[in-house]
Amino acid sequence: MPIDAAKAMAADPRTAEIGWDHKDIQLYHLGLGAGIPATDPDELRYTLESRLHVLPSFATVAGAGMGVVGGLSSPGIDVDLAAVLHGGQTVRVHRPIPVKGRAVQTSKVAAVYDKGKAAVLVLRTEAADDDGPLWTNDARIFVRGEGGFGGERGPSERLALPDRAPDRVVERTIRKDQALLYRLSGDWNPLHADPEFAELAGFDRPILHGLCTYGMTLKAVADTLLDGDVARIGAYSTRFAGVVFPGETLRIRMWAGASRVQVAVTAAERDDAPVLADTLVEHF
Ligand SMILES: CCCCCCC[C@@H](O)CC(=O)SCCNC(=O)CCNC(=O)[C@H](O)C(C)(C)COP(=O)(O)OP(=O)(O)OC[C@H]1O[C@@H](n2cnc3c(N)ncnc32)[C@H](O)[C@@H]1OP(=O)(O)O
Repeated sequence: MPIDAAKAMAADPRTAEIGWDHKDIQLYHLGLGAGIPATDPDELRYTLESRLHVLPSFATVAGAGMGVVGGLSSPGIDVDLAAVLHGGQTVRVHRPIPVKGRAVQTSKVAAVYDKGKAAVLVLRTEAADDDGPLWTNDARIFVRGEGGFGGERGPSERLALPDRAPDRVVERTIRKDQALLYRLSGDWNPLHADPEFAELAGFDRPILHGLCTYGMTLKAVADTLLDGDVARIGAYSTRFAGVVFPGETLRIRMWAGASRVQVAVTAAERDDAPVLADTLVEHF
């Protein structure tokens, strides 16, 4: 059986020592389209080592040695990569991520849900260094065709959008080669680069990494509503509601609250087809 929920959740957590420095941060930020225009002081905080600040979503790729896709290989889980889509992501940072660091990262399957036509795996990753906890991540992985094993259906809440016009709307163009750059931060899934694999997965061309859209959107929120002060971000959660193709434009709508920003992202050229839903940035 490809998914054995009890075995997956009973498995010992996987632990790895991870490390990163300014080059990993810069590469990650460039993969999100940072640095345009290259000399803009507001962009230099993402690109220049002497001024570097770390977007909290870096927590999703830190220690890429563990492999984002490798996170799927756990006892009780044997799924076809072509059936896998990233369903949702939450990152909670317990303090700002340092530009250079070492940490112990622990990952486990926290839940397995049976959605009938699909299974949803929740992979939880926690990282800590000598000063204590750094971040807690939940990746929700949607595995098409793997439901029906008799498990719990799990949550299905949706976050309704505020009943008013957004406070800010910005657009971000995705470079045609953006997935090729983004994957160098550690998610080597061929779905984002190899046309033949993309076709096998049911798409007529490679799609963008969900976590690339996720990081681009967080950067847009930080730059638009938080004065670019990424240290003010405490948590960030989304559901990947629809695919995005490199070369498209993200339309990012933001509703500001006292300590949170609600966000909705659509693909501008495809009649605002939903891309990110149930999206919340919690901040100080
Ligand atoms: C360690 C980290 C490992 C990371 C591994 C990932 C590797 C990456 O390289 C892979 C990627 O980046 S893939 C790119 C990003 N993801 C996407 O583009 C997916 C976009 N979303 C879709 O296509 C559909 O929403 C789709 C297909 C997801 C769902 O659409 P439908 O089939 O129409 O579903 P629907 O009928 O609306 O709902 C059925 C039940 O499933 C639940 N559900 C829906 N969308 C979900 C989602 N995104 N995440 C989790 N659960 C979801 C629904 O709630 C419903 O269940 P219930 O009836 O109980 O409410």
